[in-house]
Amino acid sequence: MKKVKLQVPATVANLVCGFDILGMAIHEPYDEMEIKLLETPEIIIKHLDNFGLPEDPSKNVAGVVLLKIQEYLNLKNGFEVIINKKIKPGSGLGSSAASAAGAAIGANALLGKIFTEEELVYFAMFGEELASGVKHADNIAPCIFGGITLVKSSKPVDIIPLNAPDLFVTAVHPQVEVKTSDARQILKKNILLKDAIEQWGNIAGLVAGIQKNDIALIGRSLNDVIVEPIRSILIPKFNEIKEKSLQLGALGGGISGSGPSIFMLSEKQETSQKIAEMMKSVYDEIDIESFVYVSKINPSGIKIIEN
Ligand SMILES: Nc1ncnc2c1ncn2[C@@H]1O[C@H](COP(=O)(O)OP(=O)(O)O)[C@@H](O)[C@H]1O
Ligand SMILES: N[C@@H](CCOP(=O)(O)O)C(=O)O
Repeated sequence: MKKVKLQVPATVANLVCGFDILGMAIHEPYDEMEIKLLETPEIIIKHLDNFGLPEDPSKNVAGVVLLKIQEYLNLKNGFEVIINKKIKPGSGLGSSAASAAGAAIGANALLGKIFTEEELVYFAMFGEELASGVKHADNIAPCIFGGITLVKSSKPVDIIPLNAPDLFVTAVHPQVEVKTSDARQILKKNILLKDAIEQWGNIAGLVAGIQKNDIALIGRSLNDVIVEPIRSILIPKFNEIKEKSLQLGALGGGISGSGPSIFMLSEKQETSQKIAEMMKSVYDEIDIESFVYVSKINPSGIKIIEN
């Protein structure tokens, strides 16, 4: 029986100012997935983790992606997927995207690499639609392409892989619930032109900074005048953590995806480590359990570890 094993990384979507269009893969945490090609057409999903995620393929993001691929190819084969999830669902660290992108990459490897990376993004977006109600590709694209990606368009899928600067990423996941679907619904449907102009400047500055490896430009472009002011209200201690991180030497950062995780970029591991300790102690003080990750930008995305 043909099977593949994958390590599927967490991703930080939006990168502060690039709502729905920018995202980056990080090394830690990552999910483990094993996908087998079956002779019979059923899709079987099994979770080794204890997050209580649905194993009905039409309710699990990995299952939905495989059903779409099966339907598109009129495939007589099915798939068995075993997921050991380490990226906590609802964290803002791309948990749903990891399972969706992993399913797409795994199926493609088992079927003889018949799809392009952009086609895999297209299929994986059906998983994001199940998780959040919207086919956003900003987590899936970096998971599949690696590093930092720009979603030039999601219909048709047009992904621009950017450089992956050698930076440290600190992320904290406080144990408060923020569902991506809810965090999208609270956003304003219309924005002021003056805010759009400021945001365009930040996005363009960030992309230029990433491509030129201009660390100072990256730092001063990590500002969001549209989404962060609204969503940050859902995250306890957001402003305090951001201020203290900058004082400790972070280049900048903000909400990871739709939250509640917060991420910060730093040039030095020592800075990243100090920020991690500060983040933990801020949440300890108010008795909110938190998980902290010190990681780096992951230039390669999903890793196939056994074929
Ligand atoms: N394989 C899966 N992995 C993660 N979440 C899944 C999976 N299948 C279905 N879901 C659903 O997706 C939602 C989590 O997605 P989301 O809120 O976007 O969190 P995250 O920010 O971690 O991606 C939950 O409602 C969860 O039940
Ligand atoms: N652009 C999306 C990203 C959601 O990321 P997630 O990790 O929270 O699923 C949004 O901001 O809604």
